[in-house]
Amino acid sequence: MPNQENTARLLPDVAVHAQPHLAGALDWVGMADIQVPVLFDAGDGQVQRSSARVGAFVNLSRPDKRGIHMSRLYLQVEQALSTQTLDASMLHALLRGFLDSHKDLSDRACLSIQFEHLVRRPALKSANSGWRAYPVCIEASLTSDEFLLEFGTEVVYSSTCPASAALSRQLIQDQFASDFDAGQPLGHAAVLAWLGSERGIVATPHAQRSVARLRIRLVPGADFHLIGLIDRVEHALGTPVQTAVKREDEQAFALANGGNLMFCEDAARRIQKALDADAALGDFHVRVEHQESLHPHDAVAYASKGVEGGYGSTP
Ligand SMILES: Nc1nc2c(ncn2[C@@H]2O[C@H](COP(=O)(O)OP(=O)(O)OP(=O)(O)O)[C@@H](O)[C@H]2O)c(=O)[nH]1
Repeated sequence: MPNQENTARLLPDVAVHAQPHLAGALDWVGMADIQVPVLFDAGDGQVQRSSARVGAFVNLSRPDKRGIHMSRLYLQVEQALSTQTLDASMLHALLRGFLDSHKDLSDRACLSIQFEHLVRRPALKSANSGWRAYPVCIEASLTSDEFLLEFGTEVVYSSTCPASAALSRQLIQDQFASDFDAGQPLGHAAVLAWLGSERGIVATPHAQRSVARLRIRLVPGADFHLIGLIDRVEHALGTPVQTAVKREDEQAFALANGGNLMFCEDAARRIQKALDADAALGDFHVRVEHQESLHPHDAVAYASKGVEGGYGSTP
């Protein structure tokens, strides 16, 4: 039976007192997939609580020390993330706390936080609305006094192939030429009826669900404005996926697709243009993926801000 004396005895701490079997400095040690709630203001002034997965790491610069203090990292993550709204200064302070609790062991700390942020989106035409869950990945690191803050998200949209649209138009012209004799006068009602029939659209261009994966490096002092950023990207593309859709919304979406024919290169350039003007973005990286319905493979384009030594210089 445990007694007072047993429970109060000194517990061995092999991480600190035992020598490692093999000596060596380690790049990163810590915990992945810590389960914790986070509070996030995506820039609309409303703080949302989400379930997150967190990675918390420090380096182990001392080859002769067995291990780091995992519980110290865990407790700081738990305390900070479940009580404070995520922002640049609290993440900086949290990483500083990692290093302060690992004096003599570590001089680098990093943190990754993954969760989904729900946003209510209105339908294109009808009075309905529905939810979009945008994935968010925040990564922060502290090395000496250099604090780096990055975040990533994804925008899903529809892309209609401009080449396929041109080829379809040609077939529609061919059908028109075959159905209407060039020598005969054209009747308005007959043409209108033809346009409303399936013969008036004998070929349709292929379209695909497409994904833009965004990675953003913030300039020092800048904070997340997730919704503003996503809104700009969706507006630049013109065809973000819809939630609640009645027929009037579907028709508006068809019109938006017809007005925004896009190769993956076009989509990447549109996003590049939309982000280039934002001074809060030290760098950005975009991977555009058109999940082709013509091919079994995807069409992919990458774009970045093009800063010296930035994302663009790595494959
Ligand atoms: N360093 C390390 N700890 C691990 C690992 N896996 C589990 N742990 C456990 O994490 C537990 C808590 O770690 P510590 O932070 O050292 O706990 P503690 O010694 O009670 O706390 P401090 O006195 O603040 O150091 C330890 O009992 C370890 O067994 C591992 O791979 N490495």
